Amino acid sequence: MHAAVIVFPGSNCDRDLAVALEAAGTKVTKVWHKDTDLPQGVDMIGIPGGFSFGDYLRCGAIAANSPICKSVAAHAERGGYVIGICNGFQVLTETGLLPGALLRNAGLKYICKTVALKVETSASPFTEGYNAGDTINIPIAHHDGNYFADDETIARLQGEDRVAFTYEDTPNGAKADIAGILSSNRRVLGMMPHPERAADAGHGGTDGQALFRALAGALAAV
Ligand SMILES: NC(=O)CC[C@H](N)C(=O)O
Repeated sequence: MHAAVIVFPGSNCDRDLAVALEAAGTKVTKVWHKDTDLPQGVDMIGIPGGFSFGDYLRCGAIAANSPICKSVAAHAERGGYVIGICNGFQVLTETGLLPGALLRNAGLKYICKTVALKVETSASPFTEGYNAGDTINIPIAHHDGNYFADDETIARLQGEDRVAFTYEDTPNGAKADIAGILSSNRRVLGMMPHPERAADAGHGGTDGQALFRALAGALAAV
């Protein structure tokens, strides 16, 4: 089990993501955005939260055009695992690896608090440690977390069981309360909340731990 965590100028959750993955038993190598190749033997890629390139242009838009993102796309196309958290989710929509866009929060404010999420599906390598219908408490910290896609795309995501998490009380205006979605092969997850900030008792909550453990289990089985 070997994960690459991509680091952009302005990433601020790369270490937290690496620590959460390592605690679940995954080897982690950090990879600078200017690199073009992933380390040998990487099974999964983590795109961390933060403020890549200062959120200029649109959150994640400049990062999505970094040299390493061609390798991220090739890895996903080969059926590799990818998790994008918060700014990482924004990067995944900007690269087109996940559908939709993250717009400015409905209230135009940066929101930093712990929110209740509903686990919509346990049928993915990221969510199989939960039961569908579970409520988990996970922190959010973003100003552009308002998920948007056209009605047809939302219906397709719902019809294909690709909504991973919804907000129980949507803080940002996200369409259909969507907090996280899966790719059609279920191996790419993008989510705005930060499970790596709820992965150790010292964080004040451990509801994110099951995600990293399930992922490590799925990688061990590859
Ligand atoms: N915590 C994050 O990754 C924040 C993402 C992005 N900078 C936003 O504020 O929306």
